[in-house]
Amino acid sequence: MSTTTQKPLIIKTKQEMRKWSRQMKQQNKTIGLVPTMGYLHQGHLSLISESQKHTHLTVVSIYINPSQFAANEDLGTYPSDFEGDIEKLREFGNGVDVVFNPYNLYDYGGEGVEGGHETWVRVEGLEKGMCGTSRPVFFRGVATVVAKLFNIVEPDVAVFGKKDYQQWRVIERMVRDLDFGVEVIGSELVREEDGLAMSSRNVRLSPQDREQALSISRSLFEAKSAAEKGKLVCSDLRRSVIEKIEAAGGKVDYVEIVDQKCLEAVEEIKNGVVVCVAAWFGKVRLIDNIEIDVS
Ligand SMILES: Nc1ncnc2c1ncn2[C@@H]1O[C@H](COP(=O)(O)OP(=O)(O)OP(=O)(O)O)[C@@H](O)[C@H]1O
Ligand SMILES: CC(C)(CO)[C@@H](O)C(=O)[O-]
Ligand code: BAL
Repeated sequence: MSTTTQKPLIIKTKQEMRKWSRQMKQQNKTIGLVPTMGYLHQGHLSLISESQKHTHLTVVSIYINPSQFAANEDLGTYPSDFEGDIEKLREFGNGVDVVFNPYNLYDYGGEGVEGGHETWVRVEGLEKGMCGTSRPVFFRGVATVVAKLFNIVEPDVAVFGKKDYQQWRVIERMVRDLDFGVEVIGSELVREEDGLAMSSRNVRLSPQDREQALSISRSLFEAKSAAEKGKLVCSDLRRSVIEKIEAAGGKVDYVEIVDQKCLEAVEEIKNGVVVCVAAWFGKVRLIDNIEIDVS
């Protein structure tokens, strides 16, 4: 455990993390957890603000979880700037109590990196489709590492961004199905002024790709507006989003219009749906979504 009294306290081991949490609980403090992979931006900071509304203390985890990346994905180029992150958290105010930054959550001593790890959490229905199709080990890795973080930090509340909509729903389901004593909160998606969904990976976009990537949010806003004007047939809305992204030079991974809770595809909008997109601009895969509620 760091000896500095300046917030945030930086904790590097599971043992110290659990010890801190248990000490705080003995003092009747409630704990909120914001899991991240670092390279923090305003979207992450909004999750911290949300956590602070619910608990006395807030822990931010910064850990690039290798098990959610397949071999051909971007683990090796995932952006990282730990010192910059700590600086941002200090500037953000006095609100973050701990940054949990473990070296390797799969090192159990003596068996090599990930060598001994053989237990995985699967959320078998919700992990299918959308990001689960394009990223075959993604939700298995996410559910497992989040379960590990819950067991180590023992939070009362955990906050996830709706930018990663399917991930949020997967975690909610895992918590319900496995009776974790954690309240999961989905926090609103934060955008840049020009509409681009904030994402750590945005830093890897070339200026041209970044400009073209605005087609994602623009096409989503247009789909929402069309639905609100009565255009409720999903195949039409979907086609229009795909065409706009492709016309801008993006490569669509998927565009799906699904029920907000069960994430099953919808043919005609009746209840709450969410239009989910993943698309490539250059070497960067971006995700975004928009909720549509028509009554
Ligand atoms: N723009 C955003 N608005 C709200 N929450 C966000 C936003 N971006 C990320 N988050 C949330 O922050 C948490 C940590 O995400 P992560 O560290 O992977 O950042 P990221 O920006 O999503 O990175 P990536 O480039 O991998 O998409 C997740 O719960 C994620 O949904
Ligand atoms: C939830 C998470 C921190 C698990 O590694 C990650 O998937 C992310 O940053 O969204
Ligand atoms: N926010 C999602 C983390 C990932 O893309 O691996």
